[in-house]
Amino acid sequence: MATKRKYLIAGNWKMNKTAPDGVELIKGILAEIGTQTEVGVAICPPFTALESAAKALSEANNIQLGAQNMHPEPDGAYTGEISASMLRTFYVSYVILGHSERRQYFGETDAFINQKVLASLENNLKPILCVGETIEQREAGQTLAVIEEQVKGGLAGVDKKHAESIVVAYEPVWAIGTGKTATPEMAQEVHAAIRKMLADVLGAEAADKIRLLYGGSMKPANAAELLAEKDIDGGLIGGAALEAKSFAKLVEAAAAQTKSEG
Ligand SMILES: O=C(CO)COP(=O)(O)O
Repeated sequence: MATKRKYLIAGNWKMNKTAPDGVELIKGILAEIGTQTEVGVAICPPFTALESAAKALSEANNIQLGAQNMHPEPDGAYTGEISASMLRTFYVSYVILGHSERRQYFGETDAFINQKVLASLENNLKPILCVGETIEQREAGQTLAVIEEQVKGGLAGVDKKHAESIVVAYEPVWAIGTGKTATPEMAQEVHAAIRKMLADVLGAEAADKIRLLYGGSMKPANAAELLAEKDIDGGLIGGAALEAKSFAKLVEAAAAQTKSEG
């Protein structure tokens, strides 16, 4: 029988929000979502806002904290970098790895991202591994080949016992911050293919437990139809996560979908 996967709505704040602005946003989100726990919710502020975010969330048990990156080594001479154990001291649960902006602007490779994924799991952090094709790759018919390389490269050497801690986010590069969203059918097609790739590497049972998020201009107006797709288990949200009301509406959409699935 297929596993019931809990929806996850994760906000990637990117390079936005100072620490005090982040606290304001968290207060707003908490006021909007109340005590709901049927949907998993995570926010990923910049490193500089993690400590104050952790404090602002200390009384709330329904929003988890995520980071946007980390270095695979435990410590050492890596100027400007942050390790998994440093994140753990701020009660961080998730870490976004291999975001397309890091691949594109900071030259991150699948091999380097793979080291981070392995280090995150060793340190009890849940990796949100991001994959996705550019518009040129899509138009050249390379979408699934590109994603297969990213998924299999990113997860090389990962033990299937970690399945429940692993999240994969499909973020078509052409849909990020552009207002262009993949249609639900396009997204589902890729998500189903990712699930199959995961089954190849980790086995069907593990693949069934892994949450697959869609990211790329997800907003209240298009969330319900995306979340209704069988293999879309939540969203990784950029722009719409920077405002409490719109982020809370995405959580509501996931809650409504959970209810409709009984
Ligand atoms: O990159 C994203 C989340 O990681 C998506 O960003 P937008 O929601 O702003 O398109």
